[in-house]
Amino acid sequence: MPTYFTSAPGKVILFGEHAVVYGKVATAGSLGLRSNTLIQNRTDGLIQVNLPDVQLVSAWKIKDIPHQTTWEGYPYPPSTMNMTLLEQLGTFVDLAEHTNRSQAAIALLYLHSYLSTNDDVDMAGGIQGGYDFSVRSNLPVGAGLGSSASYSVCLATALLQLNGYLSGEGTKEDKRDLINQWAFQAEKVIHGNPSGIDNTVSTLGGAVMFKKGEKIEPLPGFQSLRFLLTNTRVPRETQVQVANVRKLQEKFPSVVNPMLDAIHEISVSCKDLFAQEDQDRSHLLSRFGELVDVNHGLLAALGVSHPALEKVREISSKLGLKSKLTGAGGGGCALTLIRDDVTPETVAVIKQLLEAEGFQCMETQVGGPGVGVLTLGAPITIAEFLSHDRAYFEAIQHWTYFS
Ligand SMILES: Nc1ncnc2c1ncn2[C@@H]1O[C@H](COP(=O)(O)OP(=O)(O)OP(=O)(O)O)[C@@H](O)[C@H]1O
Ligand SMILES: C[C@@](O)(CCO)CC(=O)[O-]
Ligand SMILES: [Mg+2]
Repeated sequence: MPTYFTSAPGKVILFGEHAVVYGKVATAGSLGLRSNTLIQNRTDGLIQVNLPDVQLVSAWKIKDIPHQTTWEGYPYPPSTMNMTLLEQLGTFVDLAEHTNRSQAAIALLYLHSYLSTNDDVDMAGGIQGGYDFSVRSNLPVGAGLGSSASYSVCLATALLQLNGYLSGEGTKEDKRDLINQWAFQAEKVIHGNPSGIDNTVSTLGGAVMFKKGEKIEPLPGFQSLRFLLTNTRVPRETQVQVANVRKLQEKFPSVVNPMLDAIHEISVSCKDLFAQEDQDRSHLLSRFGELVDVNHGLLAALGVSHPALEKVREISSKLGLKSKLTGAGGGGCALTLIRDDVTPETVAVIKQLLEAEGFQCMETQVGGPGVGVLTLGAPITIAEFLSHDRAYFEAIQHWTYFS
């Protein structure tokens, strides 16, 4: 019986978070930090789930799981969420509301209930199928680096692969579109009302300009930029931050809408900056830094900054560097632009100052590959899977990427 690994990156949003939910353009790239997944069939009718990053270890009997019985649109998901099924699954998993664990579990079961074909009923009326499902991530959970999207893309790919939806004749583009559409469903379970930028970047990899419902445009040049990512470790939920901005927008549309338009223009200006040929690189980086500053100011005015994020800005600006929050804000991560003229000594100093505040600094590559799948020759135990470190998955040569 086949055993599969799937792997998908986190993301960093350069410009345009929140505004992208309202149909504005945002720019983002994939991160070197990834989630890795194991999925393999069982024969005892159980889903054995192990998600150590959200402290969830559980086994569910497939025959007890609320199921989507009629759906004509295979292999694509329905355009609207099945709220009845979501409610039933919420009751079924019976974990406290709005915890990391319950959102991850419900997303898994929601996709399972549409995609799982390994649930044959045996002579005694029992279900023989089932599978092991385990995810291990190198991304901080709930910190603005797209941990939910990377989980969602891994989950969608794992279930699609196990159930044979990715092995047919279709093109790479068709397969990644299918993955992205199901990952978006999982993001909806976790976030409520996502724009789709996070799952799209995690599926495709690279660096892109994203606008809801429009063709994704690559953003050349972005890969040459260096960033320092700082996790303030202040917990927050994307769903809550997005809902808070919505409340403000509904209360003061004439104030908030021009701010969202201004954020849109920042992404457009970023694209224009990269499009200018023969321009001086130090000029490009200095203009880019100014856009970082303006975008953060607008996000702060939308109410999604946090004193810890302002501390990152204060420390970096003392050393002449520009920072902004990235992702949904309210805590989580900030990105700092490291211009080419910034010395290693300055980077060491800023890291030291940030870490002295209790923050975690990460230098990571941006713009790497999107989702990948690997078929293993023999089954492995969940414990074996979890014992592998990040370097193990990075060293594997035979991933099939969809980007
Ligand atoms: N490794 C993981 N294992 C299981 N569930 C995960 C994992 N990583 C993320 N999740 C799910 O995603 C949720 C966090 O999503 P959230 O969108 O709030 O943060 P984020 O994706 O890290 O930040 P942002 O959306 O701003 O980039 C968790 O509550 C959990 O349900
Ligand atoms: C805050 C937000 O714009 C980005 C979260 O990474 C939400 C979304 O686009 O779904
Ligand atoms: Mg998220």
